[in-house]
Amino acid sequence: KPANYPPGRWGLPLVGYVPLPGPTFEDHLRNLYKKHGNVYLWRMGTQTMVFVHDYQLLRDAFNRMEFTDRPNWEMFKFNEVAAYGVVSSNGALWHNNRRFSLRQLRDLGMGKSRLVDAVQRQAAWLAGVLAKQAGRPAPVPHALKIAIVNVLWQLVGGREFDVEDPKLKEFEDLTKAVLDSEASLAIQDFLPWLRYLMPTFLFKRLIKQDVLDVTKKGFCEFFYEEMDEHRATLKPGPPRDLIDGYLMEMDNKKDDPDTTCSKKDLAFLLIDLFFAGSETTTSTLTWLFYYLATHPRVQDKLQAEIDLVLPEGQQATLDDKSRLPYTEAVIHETLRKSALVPIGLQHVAEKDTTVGGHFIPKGAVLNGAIFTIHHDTRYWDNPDEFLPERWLNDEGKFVTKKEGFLPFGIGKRQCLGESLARMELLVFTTTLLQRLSFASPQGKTLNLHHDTKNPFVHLPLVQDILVSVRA
Ligand code: HEM
Repeated sequence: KPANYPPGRWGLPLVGYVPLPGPTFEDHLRNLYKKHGNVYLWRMGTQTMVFVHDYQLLRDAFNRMEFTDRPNWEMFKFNEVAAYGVVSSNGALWHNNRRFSLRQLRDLGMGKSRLVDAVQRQAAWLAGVLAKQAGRPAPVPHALKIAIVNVLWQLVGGREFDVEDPKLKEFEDLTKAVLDSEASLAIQDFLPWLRYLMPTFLFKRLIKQDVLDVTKKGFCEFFYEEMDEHRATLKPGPPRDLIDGYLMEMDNKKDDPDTTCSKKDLAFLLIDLFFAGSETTTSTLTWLFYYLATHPRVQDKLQAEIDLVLPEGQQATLDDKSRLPYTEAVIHETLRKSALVPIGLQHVAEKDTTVGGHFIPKGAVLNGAIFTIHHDTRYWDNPDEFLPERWLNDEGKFVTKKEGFLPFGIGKRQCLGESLARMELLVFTTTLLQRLSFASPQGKTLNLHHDTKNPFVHLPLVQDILVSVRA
């Protein structure tokens, strides 16, 4: 390891440091922090991964232009020459798409909008589905994912699918196939030399290139069809949804030589919004159900507040937030404890620079140790406990605690769907808890460990939960 690099694990050439099986990924990060402090390095394959384990240092770094780009990884580019869309793109394309998406989310989600209506409608529908499984231990139904996907469909395409619609099934199959093959692309990014050791056809099979090419094409065609339908019914005036907005922007800029708009870019932007916005919100809600099921007193208190503020089945809007401090506390505590995206998304150092006095070489990949920060006694008392009260002051008012809390990341690439996610969490939590309660099946305790198969997203384990309809 070059002497001026941050301390940490360098390991062997080409393969980097391969940990022994046993400790979880987070245990490794905690041990590295204990040994080396706030900034440490872990070489994975050929990638120099640097972890920042301090809230202030991370905020300062991720607010700097030199850490704004994503790494030039195939996994992020979907094997394109350069990434489209917003999650993985860089430069002007990223900047334009981020600004555009934030504006659309603001305009389409403001006040009593179609988007808020859709969230309320989907939450009410889900409550009905859950009520049907009352009294019978069963996993959280797939309907939760459908409800969240439908909210995104309302945002981007101004429509929601019926649960039986074959198009929904086609869409879900494509999503799953892209996710599966995308993970295999990581092999190229971390062990790129493998391609020189094996015949090309074998390497392509290893990285599932053919599967990715087919599903990518399928996905783009699915969205091209949607774009054509929008184009055929596009009218002047305010856009109906995000696709309309993009098509209008494309028309406005058609003579601009610097335009970054294209149909292909819009297709990838849509893929990004569905990927970034569905599993995250679905899993956060699942964690919330699990925490409530294991903390009945918290659930009682939450329901008492909801009943008082939203009587007779009235559904919440963002305007009710200030009158629901305990609900806010439960949602924040769920986001803190679950730390769903435990090391966030990766940022690359555009040039040689420093973080917290440590030299960071150009090309190093910076990660925020979100999970470990969320469970660090420097920021939280009894961090492993689920304690919504930590978010309330002596008068029972909700207090936003910023230091040590970053479930949506931080800085220039902070989650752009945060406002939508927060609105969904509020409306789904209140609508469901108004009607239903969650509990562990009799004689069982829910397992609150995450599924360790995926170290990059802390998915809750699939297990039975008991739903009951409130009297
Ligand atoms: C509870 C739900 C959610 C969580 C915990 C979450 C978390 C995150 C995190 C940690 C990042 C990485 C930030 C970084 O690069 O440093 C991110 C990025 C992103 N999220 Fe979310 N997210 C959630 C919901 C959503 C929703 C609903 C949408 C879409 C409507 C969305 C769209 C995005 C996009 C597009 C990015 C990339 C931003 C960029 O690269 O500029 N997220 N999110």
